Amino acid sequence: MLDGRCGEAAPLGADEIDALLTPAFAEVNLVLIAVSGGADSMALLALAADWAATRTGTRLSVATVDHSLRPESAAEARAVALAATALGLPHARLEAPLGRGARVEETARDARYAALSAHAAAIGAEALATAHTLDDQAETVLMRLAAGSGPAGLAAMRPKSMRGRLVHLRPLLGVPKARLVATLRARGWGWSEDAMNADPAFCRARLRASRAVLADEGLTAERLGVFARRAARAEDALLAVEEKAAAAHLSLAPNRAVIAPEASALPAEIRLRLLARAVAALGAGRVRLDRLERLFERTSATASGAATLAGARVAWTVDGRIVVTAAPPRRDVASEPKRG
Ligand SMILES: Nc1ncnc2c1ncn2[C@@H]1O[C@H](COP(=O)(O)OP(=O)(O)OP(=O)(O)O)[C@@H](O)[C@H]1O
Repeated sequence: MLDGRCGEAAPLGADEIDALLTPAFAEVNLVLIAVSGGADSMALLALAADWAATRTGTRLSVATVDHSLRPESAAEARAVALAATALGLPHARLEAPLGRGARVEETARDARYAALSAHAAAIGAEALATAHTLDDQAETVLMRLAAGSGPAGLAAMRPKSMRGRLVHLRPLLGVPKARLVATLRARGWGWSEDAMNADPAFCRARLRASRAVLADEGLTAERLGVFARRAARAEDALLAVEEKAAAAHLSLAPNRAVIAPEASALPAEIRLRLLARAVAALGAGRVRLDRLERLFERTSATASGAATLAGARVAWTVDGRIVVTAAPPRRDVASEPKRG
């Protein structure tokens, strides 16, 4: 809860639930609901089960990923299984054990989505639903700002996106967490609290702890959510222009990408995106925006030159043509045979 107003929140009403879930779920035959056992996803489970009970055509299945990171995790998965069974829904506990180490949040997230995607494919679910809330969205915007993201990152999470062939639905993205907690309380449902959510070792938890200060300065979850929606609208428009520009001016072959000289007339943001596409296609690493921008400045400021970025070699010529190829792999000095 970025603005921490849990006490005043009202439970979600039937009309609100319908307005949230019908657009998300109505066209899907089988939705896999990801439930950790925390308040947000237990609320999603309760709301989705209510919604599905009055519908024909959409079936639900439930899964909990157990990372075995905390001693309580198996019991939490069992509690979700009990709740799902009481609602008449199938439940799976998916094991994705991890050790605590550097970047544990990211590693756990990757492992979680891999396990959920594999399970969705196994049961024939076309969509995965997670219980991300408005508070999660607000924290994501702040984290992306801090990381120096561009428009795509600042658009944060989308209510509907793709994970390979699986549709990822986030029907509660506009709902404050406080309302989900109030909804569970009104039903007398319990939930588990993950101590890692308050662990100051994690950026998200530190931001959460600063929520009252941020809200006092006008950075409420609502405002950050509106900002993300506006950024998403702008990003979608930019992406449409980028696609058109790529079709006209970017030729991609397996070993070479060429940005045609005519692209020089395009706005800088679009040229930058074409360069990002070319580097991503031929390179071997993550294209960092700040590095891409520095290289882009050089291609614009100097008549010709060459540089390496994210595993790709970028060469530009005076006529405005940019040619991107895969950079030769760096020789690993340590693995060179010793000369005798
Ligand atoms: N262990 C889990 N098992 C099943 N679902 C989970 C689990 N952990 C999280 N989820 C799902 O993902 C949602 C978001 O959880 P959380 O905010 O902890 O994720 P995150 O690590 O920030 O990842 P994301 O990139 O998806 O935001 C939860 O509401 C729930 O639907």
